[in-house]
Amino acid sequence: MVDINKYLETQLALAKQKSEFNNSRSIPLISQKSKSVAEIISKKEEKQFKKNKSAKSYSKPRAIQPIEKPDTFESKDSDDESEYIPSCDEDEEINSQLMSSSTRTKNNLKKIIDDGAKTLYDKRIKVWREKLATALENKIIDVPTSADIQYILEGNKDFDKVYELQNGLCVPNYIWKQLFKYQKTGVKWLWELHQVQSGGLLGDEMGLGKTVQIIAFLAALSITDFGSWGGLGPSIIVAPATVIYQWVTHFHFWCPSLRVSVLHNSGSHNGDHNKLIRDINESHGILLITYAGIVKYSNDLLSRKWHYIILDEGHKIRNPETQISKHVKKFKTPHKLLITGSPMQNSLQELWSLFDFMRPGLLGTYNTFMEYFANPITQGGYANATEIQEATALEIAITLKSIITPYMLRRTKSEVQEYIKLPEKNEQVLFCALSQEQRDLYMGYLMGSTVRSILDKECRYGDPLRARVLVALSTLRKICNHPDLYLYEIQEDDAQILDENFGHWKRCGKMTVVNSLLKIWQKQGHRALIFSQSRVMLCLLEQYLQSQDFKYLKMDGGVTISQRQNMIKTFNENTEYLVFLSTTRVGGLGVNLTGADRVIIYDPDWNPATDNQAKERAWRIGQQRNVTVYRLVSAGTIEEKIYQRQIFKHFLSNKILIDPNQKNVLTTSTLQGLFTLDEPNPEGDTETSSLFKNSKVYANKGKEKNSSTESKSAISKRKMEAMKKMAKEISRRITKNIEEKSCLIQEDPRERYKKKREMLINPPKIEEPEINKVDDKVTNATFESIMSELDIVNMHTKEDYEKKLLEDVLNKANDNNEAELTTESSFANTDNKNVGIKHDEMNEFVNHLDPPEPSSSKSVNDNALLEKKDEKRPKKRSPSSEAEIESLIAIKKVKRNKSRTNKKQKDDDDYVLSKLFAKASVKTALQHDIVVGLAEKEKRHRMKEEATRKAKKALRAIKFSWK
Ligand SMILES: Nc1ncnc2c1ncn2[C@@H]1O[C@H](COP(=O)(O)OP(=O)(O)OP(=O)(O)O)[C@@H](O)[C@H]1O
Repeated sequence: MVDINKYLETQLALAKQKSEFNNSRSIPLISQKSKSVAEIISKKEEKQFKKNKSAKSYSKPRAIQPIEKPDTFESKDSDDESEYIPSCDEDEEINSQLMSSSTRTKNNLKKIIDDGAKTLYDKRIKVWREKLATALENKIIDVPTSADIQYILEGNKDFDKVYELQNGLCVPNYIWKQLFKYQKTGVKWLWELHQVQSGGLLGDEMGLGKTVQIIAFLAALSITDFGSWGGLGPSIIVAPATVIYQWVTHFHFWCPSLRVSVLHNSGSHNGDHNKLIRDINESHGILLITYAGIVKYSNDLLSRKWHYIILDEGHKIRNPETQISKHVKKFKTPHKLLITGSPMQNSLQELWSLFDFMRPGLLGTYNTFMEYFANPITQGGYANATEIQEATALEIAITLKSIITPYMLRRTKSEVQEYIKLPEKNEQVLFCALSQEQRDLYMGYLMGSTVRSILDKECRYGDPLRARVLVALSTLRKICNHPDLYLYEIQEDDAQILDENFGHWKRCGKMTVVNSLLKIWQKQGHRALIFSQSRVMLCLLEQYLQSQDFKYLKMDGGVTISQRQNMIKTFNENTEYLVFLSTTRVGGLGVNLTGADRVIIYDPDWNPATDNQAKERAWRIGQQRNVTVYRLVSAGTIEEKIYQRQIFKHFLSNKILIDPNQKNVLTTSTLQGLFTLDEPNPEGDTETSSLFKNSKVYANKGKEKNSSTESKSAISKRKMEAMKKMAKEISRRITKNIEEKSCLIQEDPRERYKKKREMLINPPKIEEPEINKVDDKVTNATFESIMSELDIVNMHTKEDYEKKLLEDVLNKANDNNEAELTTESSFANTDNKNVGIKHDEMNEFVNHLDPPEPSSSKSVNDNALLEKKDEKRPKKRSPSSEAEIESLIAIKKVKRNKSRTNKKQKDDDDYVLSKLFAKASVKTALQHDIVVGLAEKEKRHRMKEEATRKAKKALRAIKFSWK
């Protein structure tokens, strides 16, 4: 048996020699440094695999430690260990219990007080009654603390009257009149469910006031004499830690008479938790508890009868296997409500789990549902499904929708826009170029032992493959976020992280974009939320914000639960803060951050709902300004694949929740496909933008003149002109230079890379035919077959998922399946050099043009190259009023904003985009909502294009045959 690894090494060396001989610049080779790093890391990973196999325990490679200015970073007890396997907020919550006063922003924050301590409750009620009396006497009250007082102060006399619904539910007038029409419908629907003793799912889009509707309903029930509880009985609301105090505030505002207590050590209750449970149960109060708490106190809670159990952000039980799901499903009351803006996030099994809580049995058993509903719908959802699969999927989706519709109420923001009148939202996906260093490291890792061990047939059997895939994907994501998140793994001591270059923004494509965005937004007067999956990445971003003297607040698992709400309030009210930094999981759920009108989602999550929830923090009721959201994706990398999976999941969810006729444009992704680095094609399209070709946007030159930032636009234009000129000159010289040496440079870099990869995976037969045995079943295996959706869901719901997975699979693994990996251990210190003449010259030139504004030389260099390409390429469309931005490979967006009121936003966004394309390393931008919403339109359009092309060809053929 020939050693495939050795063989591939030889092939790589041969390819290298060959290419060096032809032209050293024609194929971008991986630097020695990158190869060495990849091998060291692969070796470490391999060691872990082996160690786990023998020791049956897994400890991840050393995670990054707090860097520089230690007071600003979180304690080591935090979730750094689970870096790219995001933890749920229960873990964050537990962490936060361990935290001391480490966060710079949490000092001087006032605690929100719940009604856990009876004395506090009595005191609050006394104050409320006094204020109410004052208001009724037409006296002025500085701050109305509740909705009824506010109502009276607005001149309404009927505050104590009620609005009676059919069959007797009495809703206080002061609440009813404040509800939007669709919220009134929501209250009626909840009442109907109540009467038929059924659970239900309130699935309105985020920020539409689900909390308010639930409180309005409970408030009404509390004053209505109905049923065995004589109105509202004791109730439990389970909510993520971050929003638990938001519930308290909302209850105190809308229904001050109810006693609302938090069962958590951050609550006002002291002493035995059993006493609090008993008090609340007997007084028919509301017990607020976190998801971790429901597991912890489940026995005590289950020993009593409860009227309602309500799960806020109820998608937390989407995985039927988690402890949380199992515990909440033990509650016996029929009155179970589930609130979530994202009822279906990854797969149909999640929907089953939600219904299993609030309407057990409605969707049958898990296995039956999966076999007869979930699988056919999913299979028929891929673009490469057969016609019969598609038709079956449609019929079953229609059936499923009709089954769940009575128990689920979901309204989208666009459906209720006439009531809530939300400002505009512009949401784009920016495909950012990797920095040269990132690209080099990425390629190095792809060629390294871990990835090879995944793609080689040696490892095709058994579960270790899944574990390897998981580890490799995490590593690639780190490189996309910042090279140092990856390079740190090879450091033997911490001295190097004190290096001032550590985590520097210029070394990362996406951070370069963040830098540009924040500088422009600060000038334009916008404020931003920045979300990242990773706490360590937040530390790098924090370090960057400090270096730029930007004022910010940071909220992650290290901020205690009781202080989160105050921190949010501080940001919303104090415009001095430019940025609110948060992990997607802590700041992304349930909170109102309407103080910001710009959102950056730094890294995409496997679960589209996580990113959606994050962006909805700013675009919700209460937002006065137009909102722009940028999702950053490293072009051609694993992040682009993750984004594509997001699109597919959106499609699946839309098919069940909105329109069963939805069609998809994406096919299944192969494992091999995940481990590639796709350079943009000569037209500048990345894989995703090629799929959604028909949404191209052009920067509007005319607009720049009208912009409020006219002078800056002028500078930008002048600079772009100058850069263009310079790029032209450099381009001419490079072309001449290259033409003299080789004609290979004309080749599409993506093709070049693919060829090289192909050579690694399928070595040419001529040279050693018997080795060409790489099994297509392995390399073409679908991602789904290796990593089930449940795996991915687990990744999000269990902190120690990776550890467990590794333990599981390695315990089961067959010795024979272990591939012996031969790796190099030498670490050569050859730095990756920029590409000679053009980089240096361009750099100098740009610095000369705009000395005060620091910019990434690498990104500018990249842009210079792009401009060069652009020049060579004939412009396809250039309507007089519009021109393609020079340094941009391609822009996608079709949304045209006609409204005058939105002109400023458009101008601001246009300006931002033109700056990004000119200065930073953005390759392509897609209009996100169009991509996820109109996939079918794209498909039809392409089918039409193809059909037209064929028709023309047919026409030409008959003409030709006649001659
Ligand atoms: N009828 C209303 N009158 C005044 N304010 C309202 C009304 N309905 C909702 N709001 C406000 O809108 C904001 C969003 O409401 P809420 O938090 O209840 O939304 P949600 O649907 O629960 O959001 P999420 O899904 O993100 O948790 C809150 O600040 C709330 O006070």
